[in-house]
Amino acid sequence: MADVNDLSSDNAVYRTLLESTKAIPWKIDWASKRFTYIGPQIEALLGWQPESWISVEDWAARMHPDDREGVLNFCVAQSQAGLDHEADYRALTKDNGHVWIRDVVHVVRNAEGGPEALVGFMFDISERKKTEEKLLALQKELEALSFKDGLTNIANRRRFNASLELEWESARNNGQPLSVLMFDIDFFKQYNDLYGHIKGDRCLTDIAQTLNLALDGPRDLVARFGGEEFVVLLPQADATVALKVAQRCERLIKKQAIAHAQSPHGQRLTVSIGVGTVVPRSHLLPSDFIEAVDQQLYAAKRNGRNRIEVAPVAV
Ligand SMILES: Nc1nc2c(ncn2[C@@H]2O[C@H](COP(=O)(O)OP(=O)(O)OP(=O)(O)O)[C@@H](O)[C@H]2O)c(=O)[nH]1
Repeated sequence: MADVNDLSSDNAVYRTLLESTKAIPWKIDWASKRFTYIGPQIEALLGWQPESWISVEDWAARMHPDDREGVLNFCVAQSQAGLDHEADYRALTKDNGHVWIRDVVHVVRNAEGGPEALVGFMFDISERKKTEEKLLALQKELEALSFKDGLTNIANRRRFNASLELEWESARNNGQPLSVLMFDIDFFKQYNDLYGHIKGDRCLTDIAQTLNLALDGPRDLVARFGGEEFVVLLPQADATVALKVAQRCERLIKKQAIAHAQSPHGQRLTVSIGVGTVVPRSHLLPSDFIEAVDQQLYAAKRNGRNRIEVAPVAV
């Protein structure tokens, strides 16, 4: 049976071990900044022959320009401080591609404690990076989806609430007004009963798109508030602007002329609209303001539907 201590005197075994791993071993002399060794596996991974790795300049030159400065500064600083470290970067391949590498570096110190040599292993982490990138993209997609209404593709109520919070803050800091329009489709239960849910769904999508088209402010937002209710956020809009936008929305929906045989308003689909404008002060809560606009929407319903009701400006 082999004595493990034999290894200490067997350089050939060490070399075989080092050169049969997937990780690529290397060694750099600190004083001259030259490679004294690099595993032959480097050629299979990057295409550059082992003999072509002469100094740290070759290492830096074969690094993606976007990674170069940061990685170089970090590795030099860590090495000078005598600290083991690792760095991820894109190593350039001979055929103009790149491979993500994790370089794990050990600093060999001299008797005075300063760096004498650097030894390390380069690991190919391309697969891991690909998975990370996929996960990141997926996470972004999920984030976007969690703010979107699944049926109409416009913003959902969560997104509206988040935007309202931000715009409220901004309006309060700048002493500016902010307006909200709330929409509810009239007699939509009858619409569904008469034409079926699929047509009902299509109708909701059409109305969402029409409202979207009616907005022209860069920060204006239309969201589905729930069932057949929509809400429009108009940052920096005063009461005059808010009423104008509400009337434009109403006009565009009328122009769409969606048939609704049971509607008393010309047998066309109509909406009721509540409008509110606020100049936020410290004691006012966004939820109270939304409640006030909602009251106007109910007033529009009570007063016969197919109409706009406007709340007094809240301050
Ligand atoms: N097709 C479809 N219908 C929906 C959806 N969400 C809510 N509704 C319907 O919207 C209708 C709302 O009914 P009500 O709250 O009675 O309102 P309404 O019939 O419009 O009456 P008024 O608002 O008073 O004019 C219900 O029939 C719901 O089923 C949806 O995603 N798709």
